Amino acid sequence: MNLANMGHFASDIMSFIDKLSGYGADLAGGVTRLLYSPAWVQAQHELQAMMESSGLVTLFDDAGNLFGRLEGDDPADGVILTGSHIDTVRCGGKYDGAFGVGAGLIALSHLRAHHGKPKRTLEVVSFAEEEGSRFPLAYWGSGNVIGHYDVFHVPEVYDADGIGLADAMQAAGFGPGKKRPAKRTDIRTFIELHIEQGVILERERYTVGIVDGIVGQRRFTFEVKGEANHAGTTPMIWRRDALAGACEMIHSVETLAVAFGESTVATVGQLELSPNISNVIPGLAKFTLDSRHADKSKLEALCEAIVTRFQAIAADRDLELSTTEWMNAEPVLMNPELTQKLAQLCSSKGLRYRSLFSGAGHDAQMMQKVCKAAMLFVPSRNGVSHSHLEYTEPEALSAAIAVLIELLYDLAYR
Ligand SMILES: NC(=O)NC(NC(N)=O)C(=O)[O-]
Ligand SMILES: [Zn+2]
Ligand SMILES: [Zn+2]
Repeated sequence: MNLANMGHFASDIMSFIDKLSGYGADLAGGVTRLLYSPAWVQAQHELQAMMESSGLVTLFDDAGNLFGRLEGDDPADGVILTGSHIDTVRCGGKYDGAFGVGAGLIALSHLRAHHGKPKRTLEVVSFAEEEGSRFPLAYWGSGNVIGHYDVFHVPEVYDADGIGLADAMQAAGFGPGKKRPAKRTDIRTFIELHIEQGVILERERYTVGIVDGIVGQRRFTFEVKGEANHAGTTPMIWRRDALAGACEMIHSVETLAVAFGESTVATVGQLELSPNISNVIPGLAKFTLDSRHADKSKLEALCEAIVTRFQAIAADRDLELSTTEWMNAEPVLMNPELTQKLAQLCSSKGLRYRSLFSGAGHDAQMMQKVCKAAMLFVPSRNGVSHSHLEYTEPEALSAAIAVLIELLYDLAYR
């Protein structure tokens, strides 16, 4: 394989992405495919059909992860896995997650067609959930595969409509004993292709990026309780305004994150008010915090500083503050042997590549706990992701797939 056929997979991947984006499509051109929603269920079944028509043996597990398998001569050797997730954020883009799943499918079907049965088993996975956007929990798909989560002990979490995770899972046709047990001990390698979701590769004109590591991430929900009361008759000094307190807290998040230095990010992305009426002082404000850093101790210090500040603000305004931390993912490094291999493949193909750290969370960070894991990024136009404006040039998608194919060939056929 050389530069001449690098564009080879462009039309395959574009038609895959177009097809999948039909499930959960919105009018703006984006996609909403929340875990276990009807659009998600349909998309997983469509994928199953695509995998089967590519000659792969398909399997769902109890959590709803979908695998397409190309068995090797010696199945006892373990599995080389590639893929990503198909859930999206609300009003997300067509490429986040979908690209990695499509790339894996195209790679396996190419390898099968051109090289036949591998020595070692190859699988492509469409993980059930990565985003943490329906329920306050993330990596439910890969988390079940590595045994971090378990469908027999589903966390008691609820979506915005009050539906529990266990009920949503059952309604979608999954759950304990419904399919194959989710936990795997036979996966040796995981390779994930993904859009960068940032501006580095595009600004510096690289075709692909090799991921060195992934930032740590902690997410919280805070509830600020004051007193709902009449907006016209309650003097300013006697109010316990939950929103006014929350605003001060949210502003302090920005100030503290900036003070912690350039690679620190912290975001309040969700806010709910009660009673949320124009002439009533808010009695309750509930908001989330997403904080990230590549250095675990810096991330801890940041979160501690934020919570301490919140407590002081609450005390000052006579508000009650409750804190729930629902995600704590440590920063991780990708497997150096695989990143080196990827670098060699990229240079032998004459691709412009660089290594970089991921500011976004990925299934690869879960998988690296149980196997060798690596990631390859492609540029995101204007650095935009989690938006209907997400876009990557088909040539870059195709080049990354060509690299994936060579890596998988190396790992499974030699
Ligand atoms: N690649 C992602 O968009 N991941 C997102 N989701 C998780 N779970 O990290 C995120 O917020 O970074
Ligand atoms: Zn993603
Ligand atoms: Zn995402």
